[in-house]
Amino acid sequence: MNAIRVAVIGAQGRMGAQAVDAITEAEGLELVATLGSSDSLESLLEKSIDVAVELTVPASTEANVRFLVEHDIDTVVGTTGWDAEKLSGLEELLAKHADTAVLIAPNFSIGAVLAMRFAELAAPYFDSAEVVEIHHPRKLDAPSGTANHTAQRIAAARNDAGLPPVPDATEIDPNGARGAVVDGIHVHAIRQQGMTASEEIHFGSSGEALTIRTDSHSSSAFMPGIVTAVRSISDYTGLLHGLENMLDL
Ligand SMILES: NC(=O)C1=CN([C@@H]2O[C@H](COP(=O)(O)OP(=O)(O)OC[C@H]3O[C@@H](n4cnc5c(N)ncnc54)[C@H](OP(=O)(O)O)[C@@H]3O)[C@@H](O)[C@H]2O)C=CC1
Ligand SMILES: O=C(O)C1=N[C@H](C(=O)O)C[C@H](O)C1
Repeated sequence: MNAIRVAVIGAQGRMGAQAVDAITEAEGLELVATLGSSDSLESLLEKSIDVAVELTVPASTEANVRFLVEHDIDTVVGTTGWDAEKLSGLEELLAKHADTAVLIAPNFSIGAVLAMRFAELAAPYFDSAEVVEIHHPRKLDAPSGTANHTAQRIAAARNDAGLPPVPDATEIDPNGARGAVVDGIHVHAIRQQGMTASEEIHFGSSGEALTIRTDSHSSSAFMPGIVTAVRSISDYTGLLHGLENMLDL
């Protein structure tokens, strides 16, 4: 069987550089292009790319991914910054490229993917739910893509179960101490030197609490998820939001 021909976009970044190594070492994958911010995406078109891995910055990712879809290249995206409007625009574009697939993965770590699933399962059983994310201080966006995705999934599970809004008597909060609110779920972002990525999901009801925590101590946590996604994306078409869609979770 022919190797899957892979391009990494954002190849000099923290994630991109590790992805280059992981793809180079992975059986059945062939790294054929590495692009940085000063390279043109057009250079990919002569290289018969099967899968692009997009690991850049929130300001660039949408244009990059749209270019790749327009040229029918399956794409695995780790970059954050994909709000509902960008996702729905991408879905519309993918509808015109029926054989092409894009995975937008807020988090490639299996621990984080499982934590989000556990949170979704727990959500209907608790009155209160809040998300706390902790990242390195170089991170450009807050709340993290993972925290947004977690909050959205908790909110959807609560909504499906017919739960009321989370209880909260706060009337005075001039400095935003209650955090961001994503689909009715409060999300708190900490930036801490020495950290890579962690998330805690706090649930509470009368007399009890459940806390789910996931920690990624280094970017190596994200590499098996990237390799899995690159290997399997050709089995899909359209937009997949979350690695869980490839893991039967
Ligand atoms: N899904 C997941 O599991 C994970 C996702 N992330 C996300 O991945 C993204 C990247 O993170 P990280 O590697 O830490 O960030 P870095 O800042 O280390 O790397 C980003 C890289 O993208 C490059 N870049 C910027 N614009 C373009 C462009 N238009 N074309 C090509 N390359 C470009 C930058 O180049 P230059 O320096 O020259 O500008 C830089 O090398 C972030 O959104 C982060 O949140 C991070 C970890 C895990
Ligand atoms: O910027 C990071 O580092 C990370 N970004 C992703 C996010 O925003 O959720 C994934 C992981 O948390 C690391």
